[in-house]
Amino acid sequence: MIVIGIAGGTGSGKTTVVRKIMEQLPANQVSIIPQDSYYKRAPEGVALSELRKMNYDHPDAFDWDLLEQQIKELKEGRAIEQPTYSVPICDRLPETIHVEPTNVIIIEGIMALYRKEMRDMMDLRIYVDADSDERLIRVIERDVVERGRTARVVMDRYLKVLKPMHREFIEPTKEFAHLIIPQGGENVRAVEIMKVYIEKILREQAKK
Ligand SMILES: Nc1ncnc2c1ncn2[C@@H]1O[C@H](COP(=O)(O)OP(=O)(O)O)[C@@H](O)[C@H]1O
Ligand SMILES: O=c1ccn([C@@H]2O[C@H](COP(=O)(O)O)[C@@H](O)[C@H]2O)c(=O)[nH]1
Repeated sequence: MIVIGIAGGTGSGKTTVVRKIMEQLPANQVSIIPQDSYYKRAPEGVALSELRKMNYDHPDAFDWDLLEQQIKELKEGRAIEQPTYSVPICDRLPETIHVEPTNVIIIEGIMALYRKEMRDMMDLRIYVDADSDERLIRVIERDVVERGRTARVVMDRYLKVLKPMHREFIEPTKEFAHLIIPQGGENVRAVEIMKVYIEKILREQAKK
């Protein structure tokens, strides 16, 4: 089994890279751990308007214990019940997703490379890079279309929260990456190289 971590700023193209890798490998060999699913539950009794103002780009926003525990479970060959999270309601949902251990586990999220405990569990660490102005444009498009926010709200949030948090907690994790992928989802050669690397490890493991 190999564990791959894919980090990078919001809108950098992480999800797209993961999707393209998935398309190249047999579905039953790869499981995905989206870090977004491990946001903490919303505190009880707080109105949605207040929840929306909270900082989701700080390490404290994540349930690291659950995330690390579930990665360990998969590594040890046990299935997990992965939590699900809804951005529109800023809270965890009651449903879980049953995830079986597979040969390849991909952990994808803005802070996938933030904690040493997680980095130590990874065989390959990747940072998806993109210019911050391009990321901002993509986040505006996504949040307006998919998350019902106004462009003004997205821009204010970007300047006040996302940008400083990115500088403090996300960008510095680039140094822990074995590979930095520029032009995220459109970088066909990077995805091809990853596919070849993953297949090589899977072949080696199959021989053991
Ligand atoms: N290299 C790229 N050029 C143009 N658009 C891209 C590129 N990579 C990703 N996108 C687009 O940007 C948006 C955000 O990408 P996504 O993969 O969801 O980013 P992340 O998971 O890092 O937030 C998506 O609409 C995606 O299609
Ligand atoms: O309730 C929430 C939880 C998260 N966010 C934002 O999502 C991005 C991280 O997701 P990507 O898929 O990497 O873009 C992060 O910047 C959070 O601010 C949110 O808006 N609301």
